[in-house]
Parts: sequence; C-alpha cells; structure tokens
Amino acid sequence: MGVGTSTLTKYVVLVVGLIIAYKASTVIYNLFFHPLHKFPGPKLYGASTLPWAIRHATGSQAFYTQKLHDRYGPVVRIGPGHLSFTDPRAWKDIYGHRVGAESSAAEMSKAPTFNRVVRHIPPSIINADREEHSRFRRALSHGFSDSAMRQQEPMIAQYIDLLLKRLHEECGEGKTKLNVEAWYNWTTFDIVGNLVFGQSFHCLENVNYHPWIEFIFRSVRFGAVMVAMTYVGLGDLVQILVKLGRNAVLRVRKYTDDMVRARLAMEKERDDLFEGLVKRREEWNLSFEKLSSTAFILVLAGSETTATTLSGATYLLLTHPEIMERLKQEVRSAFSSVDDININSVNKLSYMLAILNEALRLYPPVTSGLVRVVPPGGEQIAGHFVAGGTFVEVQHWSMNHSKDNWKDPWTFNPERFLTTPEEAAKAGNKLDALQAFNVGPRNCIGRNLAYAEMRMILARIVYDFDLKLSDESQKWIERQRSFALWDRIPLYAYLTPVKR
Ligand code: HEM
Repeated sequence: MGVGTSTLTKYVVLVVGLIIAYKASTVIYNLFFHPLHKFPGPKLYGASTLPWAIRHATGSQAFYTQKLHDRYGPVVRIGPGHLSFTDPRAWKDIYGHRVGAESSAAEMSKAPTFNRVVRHIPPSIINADREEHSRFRRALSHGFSDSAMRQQEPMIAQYIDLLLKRLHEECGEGKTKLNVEAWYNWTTFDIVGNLVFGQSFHCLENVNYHPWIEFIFRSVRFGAVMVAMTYVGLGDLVQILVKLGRNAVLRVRKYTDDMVRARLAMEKERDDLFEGLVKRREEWNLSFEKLSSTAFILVLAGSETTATTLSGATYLLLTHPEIMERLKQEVRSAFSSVDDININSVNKLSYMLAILNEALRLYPPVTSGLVRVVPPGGEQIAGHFVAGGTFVEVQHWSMNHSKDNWKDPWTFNPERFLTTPEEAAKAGNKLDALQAFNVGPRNCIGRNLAYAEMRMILARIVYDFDLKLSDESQKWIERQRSFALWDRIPLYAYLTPVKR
C-alpha cells in the first residue's frame, strides 16, 4: 500500500513537473523566439494568453489596450500571437480587399476563436466563409439599398411616431425621469424586428424588453467569457458548458425559428431586409438554420449598435450644453412642423451629423473584437511585416482615442468633422481614423439605415423636447464595462415638451 502511494505520488509529481516545464518553455519561446517577440508590449501579455483573456472576460480589455497604445505606440502585442494597431493605414491592410490575391485569399479571414466559439451553431452572414459570405451579401444588398429604404420609411416612421407619443405620455411634463437608453433600444428593436420578421417585438407598446432581447444582453457577457476561454485553449470546455446551459439557448433559438417561420409564411412580397434571402433560399439550398442564424444576427446588429450611438450622443449632448444649444437651433429652425422631418430632410442637418460622428468616435458601439488572421506567408500591416497566423485587429476604442490621430482625443468636439479632411489633418485630426462601420468586404451593410434611423430619431427628440441629465447618470460612459459591445447602464434624463 505504502509502495503504491509513493509510486502514485511520483507520477503526480512527474506529470505536474512536465506541465510546468511545458508552460515554462512556452513562455520562454513566446518571449524570445516567437515571430512577434520584437513587437512592443508588456512582457506578461507577450508571454501568455491569460492576461488578455482575464481582461476580456471582465469587460476591461478594450480600455486597457488603449492605455497600452498610449504607452507603446501604434502597434502593441496584446497576446503571444496577437497585435493591435492604431495607425489608420491598418484599416485597409487588415479589413480591405487584398489586391492581387487569389480569390480564396481575397480578404484576411475572421478568426474562429472570436467568431465561432459555439461550433454547432450554423454559420450566418457574420461568420460564413468568404464564398458563402458574398452570397449572403448579394442576397441582402437590395433590402439595404436606397430604393428599399424609401419603401421602408413609412414603417420606420410609424415606430418613431410611437416613441414620441410614448415619451410625451411618460415624461410628466419634465418631472419624471426616463431611461432614454432603454427607450432608444425599444425603438430600434421594434423597427428591426419588423424589417426582418415582419412583426415587431412590441417593446414600445408594452414599455418593456421582450425576454428574447434580455437573453441577448446576457449572451453578450457570457459570449465574452466563452471567447476568453477559447483564447486560452479551453474551446472544448466551452462546448460542454453550452450544452449544459442548453435550455436558454434552445428557448431563444425556438423563438427565432418561430418568427422566421411566420415570416416565411407571409405570402405577399415585403420590401424588407429579409426578402432577398427568402427569394434565393431554394436556389442556394440555404438551410433553415442558416436563415434563422442570419435573422438573429440582423436583429442584434441592427438594434444594439444604433441604440448605443443614440444613447452616447444624448449623454454627450446633455453634458455639453453649448453643443446641445447649437443643435437645437439647427433642428428647430430647419423644420416648420414635425411632419417635415423625414429621411430626406434630415440630411440637411450637417451639425447633427457631425455630432453623431463624434459620438461614434468617443463611444463606439463596437469597442473591439473584430479580429482577423494573417494568411500564411505573412503580410505588411501599417508598415510592419506580420507573420502568418497572427491575430490582428484595429480596436475602435484605441483608434478613436489615440493622440496620434486626434487633437484632444477625449474632448467632445463635433466641429472636427465640419471641415475637409485636409483642414482637419492640419488641426491634428485624421478623419479617416474613424471607421465605425469598418471597411472592406465585411463592412457594415446597415450603415445607411443606421444613419437614417439615428438622424430621424434624434431630430424628432430635439425638435419636441428640452432635455436635462439626471444626477445619477453623471459619468455614464466611465462607469460602463465593454465586452466588445457595451454593457450599457441606464441613462436617466428629464424631458420637457417644447411649447409651440
Ligand atoms: C451605429 C450603428 C451601427 C454600427 C456602428 C455598426 C457597425 C458594424 C461593424 C463595425 C461591422 C463589421 C463587423 C465585423 O467586421 O465583423 C458591422 C457589420 C454588420 N452590420 Fe452593422 N453597425 C450598425 C448598424 C447596423 C444596422 C442598422 C444593421 C441592420 C440590420 C446592421 C447590420 C450589420 C450586418 C448584417 C453586418 C455583417 C456584415 C457582413 O458580415 O457582411 N448594422 N456593423
């Protein structure tokens, strides 16, 4: 018995010793022999994947990476095989079309570690391979065209009308504080629900989130933990955890599937975002699961981001009264009645557009996480040779707060967007550093829709109300965490109807 125990102890010591030796040799390799070992960055981050993963899982990764850029410059090694860039040339080098490459390598591919952590969910537009992605993109393009948006305008306006009606009912003539961040989200969810499924989530009617939407919020946080685990090599464990938490996942999938089924059963053609896919479904043999995954992504991508930007813009306006005043003047003098506010007429509000762009800079809806893999053979990125297989990314939060790109990067100053790029550059602002919708073949397909919605909603609110920030919402941005998407907290304000 004594002999058996001591043999077991020896084995345990041996195995533990081997693991320690393996880990130590990996650290030595990462620090001194890895192809990225000369790139600047903290030694701990170059040595191991763990520090990045912990930051990511706890919602502080994007903020910390920005600080690293301040310290180390426009390229930083944030993991053993992982680089972050803040040189604006990196946008095209990482996300753009790769000129002259074979068709299969015409873009740097997305990294499954960040994009397909749950392996059994069929790919959607956001993580399909290049060929399938371009088919998704072609099919969806009509639904996002200017002509389709003109057809969609009455439906979009109907929800904005309902938002305004509700705000008038609920604001208590400026005495009741309202969580405007939730109101924006209810509106954008209802709009995109209708544009994808042909029915809204009834958030504005019920003055509440739909359970499906609450699940999305939770999955953003859980998603970050799953990415972090996959990053440190625990991808298989993630699959087991997902199976254990299956009920919630299945419930949401069932709900999405039911809505897609109801949409497919509609006999009349709809000029919405989904019709293109419905039409080509049989021709491409597109499975129901892929259709449903893409519907889910369209709803998430089309609502969260727009509501985030509107909330950020509103907070920044509420904390900068002189800028709010100038916006009020622009909006209230541009229209003689609320009926004049539409997709076309909001285009003339150039100061409001500058405000939205400055809000996208200071509070980007996607702070980080758009990681690509350098193809075999390596690639030049922003003047650096980067070895094949490296994870590379531009993090919006870092790019948008870089002092190399912006004069006074932490100051809310919409004026910087009111000049030509050349004049802006002389004043220290590289306007092309802001790419809130990304560039290249996988950029945001909903950009025009997003601007149309945001301009109409903000114009209607500023036309109808004077707003005041509630004290508890001071330092609203600084108090939030970000898991690539923001874990937004309520934004309370008082809305007083303008007397006319
Ligand atoms: C302010 C609002 C928005 C911002 C900042 C934004 C930002 C982005 C970004 C950065 C990407 C690239 C993601 C990647 O590289 O993986 C993206 C992709 C995408 N966005 Fe948006 N988005 C916004 C609004 C919308 C809207 C309203 C829709 C409409 C449904 C939408 C639908 C999509 C889709 C489907 C993709 C995937 C495109 C592809 O892979 O080809 N987005 N968005």
